[in-house]
Amino acid sequence: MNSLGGIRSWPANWRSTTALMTTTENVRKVPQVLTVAGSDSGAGAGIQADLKVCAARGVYCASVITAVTAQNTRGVQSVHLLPPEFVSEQLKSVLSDFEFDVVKTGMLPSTEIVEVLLQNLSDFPVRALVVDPVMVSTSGHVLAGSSILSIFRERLLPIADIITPNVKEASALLGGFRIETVADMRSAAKLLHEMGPRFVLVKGGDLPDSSNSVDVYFDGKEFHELRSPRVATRNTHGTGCTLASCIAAELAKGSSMLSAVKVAKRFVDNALDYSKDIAIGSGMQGPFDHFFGLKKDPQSSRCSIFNPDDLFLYAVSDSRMNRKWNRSIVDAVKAAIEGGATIIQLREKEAETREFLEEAKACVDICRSHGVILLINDRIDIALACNADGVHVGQSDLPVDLVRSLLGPDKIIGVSCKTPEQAHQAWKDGADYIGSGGVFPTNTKANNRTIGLDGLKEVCDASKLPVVAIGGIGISNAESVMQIDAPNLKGVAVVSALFDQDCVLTQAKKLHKTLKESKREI
Ligand SMILES: Cc1ncc(COP(=O)(O)OP(=O)(O)O)c(N)n1
Ligand SMILES: Cc1nc(C(=O)O)sc1CCOP(=O)(O)O
Ligand SMILES: [Mg+2]
Repeated sequence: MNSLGGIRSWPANWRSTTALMTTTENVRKVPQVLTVAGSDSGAGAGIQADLKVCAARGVYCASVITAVTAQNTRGVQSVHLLPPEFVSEQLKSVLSDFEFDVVKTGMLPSTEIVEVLLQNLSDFPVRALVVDPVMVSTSGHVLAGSSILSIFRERLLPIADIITPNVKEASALLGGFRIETVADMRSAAKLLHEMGPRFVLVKGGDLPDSSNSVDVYFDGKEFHELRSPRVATRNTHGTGCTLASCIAAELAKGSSMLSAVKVAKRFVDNALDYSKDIAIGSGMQGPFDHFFGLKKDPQSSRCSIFNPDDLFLYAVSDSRMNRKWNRSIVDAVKAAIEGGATIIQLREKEAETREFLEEAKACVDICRSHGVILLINDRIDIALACNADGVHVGQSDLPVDLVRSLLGPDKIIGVSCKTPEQAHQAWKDGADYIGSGGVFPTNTKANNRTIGLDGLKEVCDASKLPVVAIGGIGISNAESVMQIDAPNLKGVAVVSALFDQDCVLTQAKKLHKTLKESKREI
């Protein structure tokens, strides 16, 4: 395992298929996942969801079917198990031919089917195993009875790289352990980890928290609580399969485990949000659209992939400060992310272009491996050259509509606004978010007009876009900013509070804690 929780190294008998690498014969290899799961005739979950997720994430997915369900948006009408021998035939067929990076399991409905899976995984080792211990459908139908629990506990979980139970499944695996709070989820994750998987993700979507869905991730040492706002929709059929398959797809592309989990969670949130109003089928649990990334947002003719919650702790790097404290941009960015920064902007006003490009490329790699967005300040050329996630521009930089046409629909664009009129224009021009300030006086940006908390509130009220506050913000005043009454104010952007400091990591952790506490109080 690498220090970022990377997936395990290749076994000696593994024929390496490095993702997207070109071999000596000039053949392009693509990352490959094998899903071993049940078919859902309604195509919202199971094998069909797994295939769609992998396609949406640019990963090839083969499928071994364990059972065929007659299922629609109203529920599961009937289940037909495939004979274990035939499941084994399918496994042998694909495992002996393809070079899978990751195997993901879903519905494993009988002990005999788990047995043949284990035998085939021992005959054909793969790099990583993602186990979604599917037991009950969203509609309440039992898909794998309690008879499979002991083989799961004793033989499948110990070889899994990650398991992704929901609270009911975690409870069943732990013999009826009560899970009613996030603290219980942590205890469950720890107990499940003791059964052998290298990582555990307990999904809390079923817990009765009104505004957030919280998943608990445990790597054997540290817990991470991954929160996202609940999406009000009935189109939730297949979320579990989608999350686990997306983790598998990201691992196949080379991500670390935590990064794969974060990307997968964001993918599910975005898919749910994009599909909240679609109507497919007449039942209570509709499917959602895995290909939202291909669809255009009619407002701005671009893809809706930006998650405004990423603005929570926005770290803006500064070359002068890094030089003063004798640290590289790369080290500064690493420390900020480790301390909890949720988005990074490289603001390098003096760097030489070539040098800046090299540093930006290194930062893109770091941010990608942690599932954190990286934007470039002002420099569209650098953003394009290093394939950053987007840019931040001000009122005297290139206009947003031109930046959009240069960067295309998928990149994130932030724009600085001090007035309601600028905020309105930013929305019309296709920006994703607004940076508004200076909320307080700052020494970081010369001749910057201070708009105060009142000015910030005016911009927020006028803005249809999410807003991040900037200017003179630090641990001592972040709470006062977050407490202005503006639901679209998503976080604070800071420069000196993180980077003009002896220890970026410590300051980032402190500021993150302050922001979390102030959010709880709202
Ligand atoms: C998040 C965020 N908000 C505002 C700014 C300021 O951008 P701009 O007005 O273009 O000023 P410079 O940063 O280029 O000096 C920002 N960078 N980030
Ligand atoms: C880069 C920038 N833009 C601002 C704006 O008002 O748009 S204020 C600012 C500097 C923010 O630095 P610090 O966190 O050190 O005060
Ligand atoms: Mg600028």
